[in-house]
Amino acid sequence: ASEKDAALAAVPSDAPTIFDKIIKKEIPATVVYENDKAVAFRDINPQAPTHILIIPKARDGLTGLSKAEERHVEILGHLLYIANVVAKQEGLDDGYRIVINDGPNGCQSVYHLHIHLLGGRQMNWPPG
Ligand SMILES: CCNS(=O)(=O)OC[C@H]1O[C@@H](n2cnc3c(N)ncnc32)[C@H](O)[C@@H]1O
Repeated sequence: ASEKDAALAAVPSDAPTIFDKIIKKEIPATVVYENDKAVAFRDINPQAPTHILIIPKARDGLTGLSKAEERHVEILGHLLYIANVVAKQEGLDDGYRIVINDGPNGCQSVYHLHIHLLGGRQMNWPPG
């Protein structure tokens, strides 16, 4: 099934996700950046030559952007800054796309907030 099918089948929940296993290094991932608060790794199903996910290590209720509360302001800003750092690290000098998918209409399939960094090709607009 396509990732979109997985997304439409996904039920928003607070259950652990596969990203917890990546954070705990229980399953392999190609990590391109990591610090005490965040980790960035290559998407398993890349939609562009560069497709990286930036996620918080501590989920703290942040299953998706729609669940953000005041206490999340700092980590949200930090993740966005890391996306900029990783984009430079990846040499995306001609630009890139930042995406956060939230909930069923946003095709979210993993309920652990994550920022998509897509680059290396001309992106289109409007997004689908
Ligand atoms: C439809 C978008 N749905 S999403 O916006 O929720 O994005 C989830 C992303 O996680 C990626 N993904 C799922 N499992 C792994 C994994 N084990 N390692 C790396 N990336 C993964 C999917 O390819 C997908 O792009």
